[in-house]
Amino acid sequence: MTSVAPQLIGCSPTHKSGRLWELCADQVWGDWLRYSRTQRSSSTVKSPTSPKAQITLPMRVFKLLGVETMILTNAAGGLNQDYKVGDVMIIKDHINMPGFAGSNPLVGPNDERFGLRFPCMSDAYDRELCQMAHDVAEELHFGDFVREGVYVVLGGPSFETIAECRMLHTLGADAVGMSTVHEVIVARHAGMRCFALSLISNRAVMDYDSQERANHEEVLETGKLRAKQLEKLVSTMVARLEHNNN
Ligand SMILES: O=P(O)(O)O[C@@H]1C[C@H](O)[C@@H](CO)O1
Ligand code: HPA
Repeated sequence: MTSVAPQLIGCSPTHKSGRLWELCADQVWGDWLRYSRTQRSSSTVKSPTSPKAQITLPMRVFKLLGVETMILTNAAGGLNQDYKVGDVMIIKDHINMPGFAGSNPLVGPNDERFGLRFPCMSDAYDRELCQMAHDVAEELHFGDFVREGVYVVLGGPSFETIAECRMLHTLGADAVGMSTVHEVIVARHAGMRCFALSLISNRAVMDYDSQERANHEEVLETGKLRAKQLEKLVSTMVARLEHNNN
């Protein structure tokens, strides 16, 4: 069984692991519903079928499949004024903005089989994997566009206002996006190592005189421009992890 998630991401019923994936998903989801029914002694217990519990279900399936290391990627708007479109940011930490308002994928009955009720997040992003990414980036001569910083997640799907971007930057975030953090929280809860990259697909608009407007077309366009290099960076890391595991 492989210990690295990207090889499993996207597996479908036609993929050779697809049936295994389906069985694990059925097991996690079925167990989760049964378990939560036994816990639902009062109406104050939250539904386990919250959108965040649903979108992070694959993390638990990966765990059951034997995955030990998660590698995640996303597109994000650059808040750090030194960042350029096309930069790749190694995520060293995150700010879970929806979490401030009580929206966390672990809300609801805790499934003890996966992890603790109150998991630590001060070590969410594995330092060794961050260092490996820097080393690999240097070797591939990607050093001039690879950065390291803090990712803040918002709910989306609307992009941020200028005032919001200014506030997020003041709070210590280097890049803003709409994903990844929920998956990392569930993966860390289950004890998996996490590593994540943000492609800075656009600059967050911070200035009222700016003519720039965040738009999804630019996000997709930047993704295409960096796709090959990102693939090389991640695949080299995966090969190194597998080599280290043997
Ligand atoms: O990689 P993700 O899904 O975080 O990409 C961001 C968030 C939205 O899906 C999209 C907005 O353009 O890009
Ligand atoms: N804001 C939020 N999410 C994003 C952005 C952004 O500017 N770019 C890509 N995903």
